[in-house]
Amino acid sequence: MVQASLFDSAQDGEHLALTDASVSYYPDFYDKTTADTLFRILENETPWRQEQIIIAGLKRSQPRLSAWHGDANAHYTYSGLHLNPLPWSPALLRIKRDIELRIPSLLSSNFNSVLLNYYRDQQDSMGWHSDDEAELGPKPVIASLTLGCSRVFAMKHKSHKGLHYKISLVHGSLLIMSGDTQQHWLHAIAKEKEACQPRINLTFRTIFPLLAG
Ligand SMILES: O=C(O)CCC(=O)C(=O)O
Ligand SMILES: [Fe+2]
Repeated sequence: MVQASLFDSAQDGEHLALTDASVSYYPDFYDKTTADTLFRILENETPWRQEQIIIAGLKRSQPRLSAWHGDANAHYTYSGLHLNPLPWSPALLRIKRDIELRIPSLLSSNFNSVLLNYYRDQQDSMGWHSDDEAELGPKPVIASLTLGCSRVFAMKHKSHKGLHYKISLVHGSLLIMSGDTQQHWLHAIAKEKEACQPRINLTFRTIFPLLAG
């Protein structure tokens, strides 16, 4: 008899039917109790910062808090912001290991870094962008874990104006973007009208230091 593995529910992932993109969603990646615990640990342990970025030549504060952790050589630059990695914490390593155990095809991505974003309430947001910096390589694989309040993850195709998509990312869910997704699509987290409790999002990434522009 084949013994059921803890991670058999990897089949729970659904592939989103999007042109020019490869996106999978695992709504129940963590059960509520585990997700609650991880939220509390990360909320308390992370040295959250509100970074200043440059958009269209103007300096402004990001409308959320963030932190960058990873291997010592995983430096990341976007919107004029140079991020030096903070070390991995046990909670971050545990989440990375859980993702790699449950979705073994991601092992070959060799995630070496994670960007954490903290959306304090419904006013915090992330503007339209692609995660397409040179150091992420040509077809970035990004594993995005949501803890806390659900927020709408919006996507729009860069050249087919009619192609757009919205998905509510729930507490404990995992979204994987790979293939041509960053080349052809933008994504964003808009402000909400309704009151919203804090949300933490973690995006595990692979930085190739030699490709940095
Ligand atoms: O908060 C999210 O779900 C999206 C985060 C994101 O797009 C990013 O960190 O690049
Ligand atoms: Fe992104």
